[in-house]
Amino acid sequence: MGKSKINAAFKGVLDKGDKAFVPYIMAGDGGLENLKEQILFLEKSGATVVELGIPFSDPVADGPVIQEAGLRSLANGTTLEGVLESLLDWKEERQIPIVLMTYFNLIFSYGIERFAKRCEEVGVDGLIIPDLPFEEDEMVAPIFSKYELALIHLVAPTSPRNRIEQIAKKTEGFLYAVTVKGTTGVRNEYEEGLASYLEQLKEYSSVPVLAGFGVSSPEKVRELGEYCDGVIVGSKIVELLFKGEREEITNIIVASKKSTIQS
Ligand SMILES: O=P(O)(O)OC[C@@H](O)[C@@H](O)c1c[nH]c2ccccc12
Repeated sequence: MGKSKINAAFKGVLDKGDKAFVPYIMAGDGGLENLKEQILFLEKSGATVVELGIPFSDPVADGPVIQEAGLRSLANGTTLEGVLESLLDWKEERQIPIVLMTYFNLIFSYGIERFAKRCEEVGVDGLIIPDLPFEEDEMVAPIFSKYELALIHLVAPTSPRNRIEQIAKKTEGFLYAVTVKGTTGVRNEYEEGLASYLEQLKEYSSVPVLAGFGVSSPEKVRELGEYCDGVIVGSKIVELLFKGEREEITNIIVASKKSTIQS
């Protein structure tokens, strides 16, 4: 359970020569009663870990598609406790590890220790807290560690090198490598810089390095997978799930598998 469940899931995929695939979804978008079916669909389609967003009124780090999904979810009445309860209800029916993506405020008002304990109980395996500064991580790290929860950190290409190195050494479960969306005209240069950035991260990190932000097609999934251990796809998955375009979701996930790369 927890950290070791995440590590085992990545090992299983990477040992086969496949790349990891982590879809992000917003809990309660489409109604909390459908969360189980949505996650089991992703598990069946070949996702390695699910990153589950908790809707929040002030989502500073979310892009527009995810913000809208958050608003829909809040309008459906989704609460943190409601999501945790749902996860507990069908805990035995899933194999796939769950990483919650939530803002620190929610954890703080829940009570850090009470939250960590509840996460372990309902079968949450790790956490991403985008607004928790790396320097403050000692506030939660020892408590999360007590409950076997992985604390996953993010790095950006703009972070100073020594900071990148520190974060890469400390992250658990995986390292979330934020890539920047390529802009027209500078695509070549951007790709070159990105490759060496990701390869550098692989040297620092003892856990898998996954690239996220702006990945939305099977082609991009394959391309990025060449430089790291897999990808995280958020906005595109949220959009396709909302529209009911399940087949396209499967196509994106399948692109992370070795058999589809060879052709
Ligand atoms: O949506 P994208 O471009 O595919 O990127 C994933 C990202 O949205 C997801 O991981 C995420 C949702 N909210 C966040 C807040 C901070 C960092 C990352 C996230």
